[in-house]
Amino acid sequence: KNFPPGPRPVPIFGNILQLNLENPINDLKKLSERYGQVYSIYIGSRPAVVLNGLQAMKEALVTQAVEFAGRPQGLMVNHVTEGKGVVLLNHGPIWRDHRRFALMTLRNFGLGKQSMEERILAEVSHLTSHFEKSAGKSTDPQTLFHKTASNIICTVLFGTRYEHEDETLQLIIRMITENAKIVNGPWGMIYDTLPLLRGLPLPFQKNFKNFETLKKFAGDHVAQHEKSWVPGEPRDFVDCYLDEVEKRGDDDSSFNKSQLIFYLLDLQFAATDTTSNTLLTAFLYLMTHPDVQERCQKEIDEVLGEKAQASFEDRPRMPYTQAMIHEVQRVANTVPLSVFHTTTKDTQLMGYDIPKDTLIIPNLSSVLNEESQWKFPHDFNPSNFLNDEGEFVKPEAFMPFSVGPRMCMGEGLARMELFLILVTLLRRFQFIWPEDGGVPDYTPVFGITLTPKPYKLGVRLRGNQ
Ligand code: HEM
Repeated sequence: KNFPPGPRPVPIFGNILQLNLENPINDLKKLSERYGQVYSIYIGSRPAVVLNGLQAMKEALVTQAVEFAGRPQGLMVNHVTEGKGVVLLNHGPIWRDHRRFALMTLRNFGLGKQSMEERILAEVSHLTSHFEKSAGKSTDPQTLFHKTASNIICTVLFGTRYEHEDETLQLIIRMITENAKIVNGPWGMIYDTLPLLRGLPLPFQKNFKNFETLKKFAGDHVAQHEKSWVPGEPRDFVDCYLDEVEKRGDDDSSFNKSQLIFYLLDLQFAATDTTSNTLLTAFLYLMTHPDVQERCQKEIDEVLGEKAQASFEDRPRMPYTQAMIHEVQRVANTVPLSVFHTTTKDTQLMGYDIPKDTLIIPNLSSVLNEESQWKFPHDFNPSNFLNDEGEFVKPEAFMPFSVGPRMCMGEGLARMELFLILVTLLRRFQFIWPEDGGVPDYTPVFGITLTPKPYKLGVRLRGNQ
């Protein structure tokens, strides 16, 4: 009663047969045109409320921060991660303690021996060498930025970086990217909708198999750390966590080794497939919008002058480049349906009643393209982030990291990576759509993260080098 309206569900399947499961974003948009900013759909027998547009998103995730801060339980993602980690923990003290611990630890890495900025720039130098070898030719960037993003988080978590050719690096990237497509793709939906099929040897089993490999990967790192860890002298995230376990003693706290392994995988996963897909989108648009690329390069040259390296502190002096990076994030729409939330108590939203434990789907995509919020909602145009004076401005509807208490924990790291990587590469190289590249296809492949279709990246050394 007074539940948000929506299309009529059919028994067993709910509304999933009415959605294009390969990519439901357009269907969700059409439903919003019909039923409004807050509407319901059924995933099997489970009701879900879809939030669309800035107003609904803010009223739910910010104004009623606690009421909408839960996470669904009983889905494939929960079974794969065995109810541990941080991303899928329900709202409560274990989630809060772990979130706080990681935010503080990640911040402290900026103060340690090697700052976050130095770690990122060190990794960017490997990207630069790769592109130097490709200069005058074209290269396939499909997993290149995944390697960069994965290595940056690996150095933070484990103090380890892998060569681009390393089999372990390639394996974990393959597992992460495969799982990102299975989880909310058709097979994930089937798993979540039809519990009777869960034990059968269907393609969703791959997700569980991949996770076993990933668990071994993180478990091996933890085992090595346990042998070499010196309490009170942390080298990386794992050491900090081991210190925390010791500090808490046997206080029945949730800080323990198996929680650590899933926490590491959450961070590895969240940091790899997001930043890398955003970078893939960046280069797709920069190649096909050479005017934007040149304007960034001019600004970067002027601001950096003779400086050896870019620094994150340079960004206020680069309003156009900042606007370009934000515009890339807007069109990349990297996590289009966010991570699903749930309500933690009975509540109301925009006049509707929503009971406790209702699945909430924050359609971030609908805000990043909302026609009333953007000057050029359907184009790639950095002017979306510039005022009449050419200064950088960030509209409220810019929420690729979501909003509220569950918002992305890696925003600071991701923003630093995007800035340092794009500025360093644009300073040194020109990126050109290759003559044999065919017609650019901007339609992304759907999953937890959106991925641009494979393309080739034409690389030239810039004239001023
Ligand atoms: C461009 C890059 C990134 C984008 C677009 C992005 C986006 C998001 C989004 C939309 C959410 C869901 C928030 C919600 O449920 O309301 C999220 C959660 C999360 N992100 Fe990111 N993310 C990015 C990079 C990173 C990085 C680098 C890290 C690692 C340090 C990270 C760690 C996390 C974690 C741990 C959560 C779960 C937070 C929680 O449940 O409390 N993300 N991210």
